[in-house]
Amino acid sequence: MPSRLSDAFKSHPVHLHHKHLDFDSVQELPDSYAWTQLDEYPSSGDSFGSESVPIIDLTDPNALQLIGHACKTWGVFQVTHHGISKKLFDDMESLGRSLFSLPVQEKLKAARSPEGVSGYGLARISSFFSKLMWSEGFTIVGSPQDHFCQLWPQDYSKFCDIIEEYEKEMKRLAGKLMWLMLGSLGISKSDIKWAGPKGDFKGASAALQLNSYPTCPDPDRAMGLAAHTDSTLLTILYQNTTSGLQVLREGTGWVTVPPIRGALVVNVGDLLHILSNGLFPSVLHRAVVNRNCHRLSIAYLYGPPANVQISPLSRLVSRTHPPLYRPVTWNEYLGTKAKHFNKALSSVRLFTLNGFADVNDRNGTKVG
Ligand SMILES: C=C1C[C@]23C[C@@]1(O)CC[C@H]2[C@@]12CCC[C@@](C)(C(=O)O1)[C@H]2[C@@H]3C(=O)O
Ligand SMILES: O=C(O)CCC(=O)C(=O)O
Ligand SMILES: [Fe+2]
Repeated sequence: MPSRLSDAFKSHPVHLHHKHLDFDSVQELPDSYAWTQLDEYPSSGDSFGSESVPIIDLTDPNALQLIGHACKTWGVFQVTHHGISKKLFDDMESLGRSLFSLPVQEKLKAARSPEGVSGYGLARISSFFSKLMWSEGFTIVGSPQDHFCQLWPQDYSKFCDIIEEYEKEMKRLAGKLMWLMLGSLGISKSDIKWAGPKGDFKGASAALQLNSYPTCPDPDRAMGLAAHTDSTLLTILYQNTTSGLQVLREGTGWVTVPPIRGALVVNVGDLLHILSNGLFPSVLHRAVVNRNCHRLSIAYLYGPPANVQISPLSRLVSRTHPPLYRPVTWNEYLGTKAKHFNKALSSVRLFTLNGFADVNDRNGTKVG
């Protein structure tokens, strides 16, 4: 049994045909990037109307109730007044810019290996699609030092410090959000042993994912990051001022999550969906691209200690609400996701309702 998150893909290597494009040199969308099935659901565009993702001020005395409602109805919300400085986001943005603007050959010195988690490469889910995504990514689990030494032999230590600081702040915020989300369901510190004696989730695991979406000559036919749910408890996403993130809202279609200065997007992941015994949906989301503005996003993918069994919380299980999922560790689940992608959640489900096991089953795996 792999015991660290960095070992999660050892038994499920992902062989991505290493087709790395120099995006800046392309005038026309290559056929290998032209998606044919993009309009299955309508897009509601930039919405600040009734169908918009909730925005919650973390200092609001009603934050717990507001977060609980957002998690039940949307599975995603934006959070303001979270206490993280603008300077840290600026530092992360310049790190991201500095990384993705390196020549392809330089970036490939820090390429992710098929069995590995960390490094530069195409989105891990690319192997499920016949078309390529208009994006590149860099994943960090544990120390980025070895990869950063390859990329910036002179400047690596200042970039390592920025990552360390960002991860520290994200971990603190993720712990706080966890208790607000779970608190809204009546769950308290004594209900989750793996949160540790102080309830600070000290042993939690996490990955940091930097996503870059270059400007695209034909954005209506391209896909930045295909529709997926995250395999996490929760994900905290920073996006620069360029929009692109969309969430699927039942009955409405794709809803854009507009970038709001200083706000972070928080979404429920598959493991929190399991823990909440289905009360919180893990939201299906994707990133679209545009013609004029480069987009950068930074996802903090937060989960339990890699080998802790996650199952519906006993307080949320009763005769009328039987456990919907079997126990699964994060490492095991990541392996399942690497194998089954959007069918991973239903593969750990104990029984089905209404003929559908999970929201993803309606979406299936697309070929592009
Ligand atoms: C811990 C992880 C979750 C993730 C796979 C990873 O090992 C690190 C990258 C994460 C990410 C980010 C983009 C979308 C996603 C589906 C992918 O391909 O890589 C997620 C993975 C996930 O949540 O399953
Ligand atoms: O770039 C975005 O807005 C989405 C990124 C994302 O979904 C992820 O990294 O898991
Ligand atoms: Fe995601």
